[in-house]
Amino acid sequence: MLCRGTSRVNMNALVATSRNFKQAAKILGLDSKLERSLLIPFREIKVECTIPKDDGTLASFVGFRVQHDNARGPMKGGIRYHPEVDPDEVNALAQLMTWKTAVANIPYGGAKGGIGCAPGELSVSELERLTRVFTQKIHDLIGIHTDVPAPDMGTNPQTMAWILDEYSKFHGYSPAVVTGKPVDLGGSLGRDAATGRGVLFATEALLAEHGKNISDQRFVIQGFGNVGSWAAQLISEGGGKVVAVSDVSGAVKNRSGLDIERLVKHSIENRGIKGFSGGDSIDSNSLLTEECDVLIPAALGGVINRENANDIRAKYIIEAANHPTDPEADEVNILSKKGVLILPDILANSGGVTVSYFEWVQNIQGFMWDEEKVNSELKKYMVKGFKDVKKMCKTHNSDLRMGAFTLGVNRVARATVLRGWEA
Ligand SMILES: NC(=O)C1=CN([C@@H]2O[C@H](COP(=O)(O)OP(=O)(O)OC[C@H]3O[C@@H](n4cnc5c(N)ncnc54)[C@H](OP(=O)(O)O)[C@@H]3O)[C@@H](O)[C@H]2O)C=CC1
Ligand SMILES: O=C(O)CCC(=O)C(=O)O
Repeated sequence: MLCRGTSRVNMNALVATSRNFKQAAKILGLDSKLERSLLIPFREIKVECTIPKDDGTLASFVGFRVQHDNARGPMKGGIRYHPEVDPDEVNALAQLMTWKTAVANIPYGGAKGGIGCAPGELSVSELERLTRVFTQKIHDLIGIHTDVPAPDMGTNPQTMAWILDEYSKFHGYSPAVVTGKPVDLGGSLGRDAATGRGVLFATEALLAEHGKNISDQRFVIQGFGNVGSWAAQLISEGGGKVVAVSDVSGAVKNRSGLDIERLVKHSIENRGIKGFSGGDSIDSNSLLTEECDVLIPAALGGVINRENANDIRAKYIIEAANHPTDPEADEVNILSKKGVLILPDILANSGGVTVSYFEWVQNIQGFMWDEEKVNSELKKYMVKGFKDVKKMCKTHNSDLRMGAFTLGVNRVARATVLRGWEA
């Protein structure tokens, strides 16, 4: 059950996610048949993707798409390219998408995909061939009203453009089949920053409850990709002090606050934050236990676990990544005893899929919103999601994670029963 990475000791992602679901089902008093039907995925797809490498040799990769639930609408979720992609993890991430879209109250179910590969070690043309082969294998199973992919770790708008183009060869031009596309192909203004912006709005809502503001807090952020770098930029623009950041290349710290604009520029030019002169280089493994007010994990799952939970010095953890906190860190009360408040992933990072929904709506309407509308609608959804979760916490006397899980699971359970699928 335990996975050991370089510095991780954490539970299998599927066991961890299902455990949170089962706790929510118990609180809600769901009957066992309904509970079982909500837990088992609708469909699990595993495909082999063989491509010619640039040097003419063949390379094979395994790709997955798990379609978890469609009671509330088409299944929705990103596609991850990462060496650690495995079926249980994709399954867990798909399940999280089902609860997340329900917490956000957008008309979707949940799905997730992934290919076990190291995108940084493939050329752009190899990545394009891999994406096109993967799309050829799954094109019959995705679609505007069935399953709509989007970017996740290791993928980006260009990946979505290749999927859109390959899918369109089989089904005709269909921009709404993926979201997170380049704006030139019908992508939404504001989608690129949306997950980070949603993290900002959710953090503001939590801090406001405690009489605090972004501008009086010190932040530590793990991961400086799409989500982490946008969260850092927006927090910094809002007057917050980002005191430490990491990515795969290394970690950097400056107690007076990092110059995030310069760090973004450095990271683009140098393909990572390593070597940034505006702070001191620190050990990446110690980043999560740096002293700060708000810790934002924005990279991999399971990074806060029973080994390091005791050493966490933040007051708030905002889960920008999916399942960054292992249940053993959370449940054995290591963090709650220390008074650390955790804003769970299915609420904190729901800004990305919310703007994906706006993108899908714009594509279907054939009408483009301006960025101000996208951002103000996103704020409404994030604030409403936070209020709805708090209401569930009050009803069931639970923490924020169970507030979010009971909210999401209850909405999906209601849709399932209304459709007569519970038997
Ligand atoms: N993109 C989205 O819209 C959404 C993403 N998420 C979640 O947010 C997280 C980040 O996704 P996203 O930003 O899109 O992914 P990206 O691929 O854009 O960025 C991932 C970042 O994490 C870094 N990273 C990877 N491993 C480690 C590690 N061991 N220690 C420190 N940093 C590490 C990467 O470093 P490097 O670049 O050096 O490899 C990179 O900076 C994921 O958990 C994802 O599921 C959730 C909701 C929506
Ligand atoms: O934008 C989307 O559809 C999905 C984003 C995603 O994969 C996630 O929220 O984890």
